[in-house]
Amino acid sequence: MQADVSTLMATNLLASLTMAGVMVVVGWGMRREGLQLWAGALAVHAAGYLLLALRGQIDESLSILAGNALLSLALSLLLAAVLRFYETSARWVVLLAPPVLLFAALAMQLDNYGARVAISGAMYAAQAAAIVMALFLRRGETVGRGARLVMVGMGIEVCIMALRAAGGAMNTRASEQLLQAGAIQTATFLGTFVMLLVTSLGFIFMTKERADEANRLLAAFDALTGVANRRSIIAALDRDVGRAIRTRTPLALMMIDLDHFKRVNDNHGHLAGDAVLRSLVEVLGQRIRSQDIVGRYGGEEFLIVLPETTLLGARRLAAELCKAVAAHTFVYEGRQIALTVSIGVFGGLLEPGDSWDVLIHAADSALYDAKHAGRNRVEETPILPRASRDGTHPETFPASLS
Ligand SMILES: Nc1nc2c(ncn2[C@@H]2O[C@H](COP(=O)(O)OP(=O)(O)OP(=O)(O)O)[C@@H](O)[C@H]2O)c(=O)[nH]1
Repeated sequence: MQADVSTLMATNLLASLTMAGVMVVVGWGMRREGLQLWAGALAVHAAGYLLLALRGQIDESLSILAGNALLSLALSLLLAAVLRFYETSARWVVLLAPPVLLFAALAMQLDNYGARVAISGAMYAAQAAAIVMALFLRRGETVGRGARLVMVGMGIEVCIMALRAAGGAMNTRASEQLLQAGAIQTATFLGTFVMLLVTSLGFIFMTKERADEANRLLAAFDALTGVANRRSIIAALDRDVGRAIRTRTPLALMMIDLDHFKRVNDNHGHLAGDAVLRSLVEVLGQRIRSQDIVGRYGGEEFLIVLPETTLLGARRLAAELCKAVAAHTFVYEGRQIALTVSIGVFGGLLEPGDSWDVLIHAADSALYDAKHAGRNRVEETPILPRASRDGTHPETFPASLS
């Protein structure tokens, strides 16, 4: 298939401008994501294509040198946009080197079409490969499919430009000119068209995935301490209650509350209180198993859900946590703050119909007992208060074989 080169170039020019417009709209107000840089790169790409498409109508050297240098600059700006996305600053010298070098190399080969194709193809392939590499090296930080799309799009560009460079180097069609139809020309411009769409949509997707991830974290985790927030710890408890009933395995729950925490705020300030809450979470996190979940239930109250744990096991762990917190010295701006926690524990086997709120109520009443018994201690609720199944009168059942 050999398509009309001028039409293909006009299509690519239009595609660049359209995607640039889309990026400006999508990236409005998102300055740190690199979308503006990407839009700028596409606009420069369109300008480069315009100069190339005007071959024969404007000064030939302007079309060749400035046109190719702008295409190279566009790839540099795309790399800068990717780096900006990852909050890495691009070295402008490195980014400007390819277009300047390309300009100089092409200037020396103005009369040799084959050499020019080889040089420009090799440069574009190397620049596109640098973008793939930048994304590949940061694949661990990338949340999803957007970066893969950009890599695929740029991979297409690498292949096509390497092919073009090889064709030019072999110089088999030395008499061919830019606007002359040919298989390599068709492949170049169609491939570039696909690259423009796939990479630009991929980059937009990258920013969307990042925003989605930030929203997911905000919705699921407590902003101050980083542990599960009230909503997600209750969801986790609800899920584990269902599993414990199905599998007939014990489940334990701890409600932890800092003692006299108000005094920390009153004596050292609210920021000191915040720092203490963050440190407390670290102290707790160091001692629980990976399947246990810590969540912030309210102000200075934390819940720990302990799947497959008996009351005895939970009580032992709670006593350890109590000791660990009492032994820990919380430090804020050089000031040492001593604190203790009270812990209410529930643990045991559940029965169909048991629900998360009943378990929280049980742990909470044990915590109440711990506070009233003098704080810095663990109390337990071995019995789960249950309404009778016909709803006529409340009764209690032993919940566990601890
Ligand atoms: N710094 C800080 N303080 C908080 C936060 N959430 C709740 N608090 C404070 O935690 C304190 C809780 O006080 P109280 O409910 O009286 O409990 P307490 O002083 O710990 O006393 P006991 O629980 O009875 O031992 C209040 O001063 C709240 O303002 C928070 O996110 N940061």
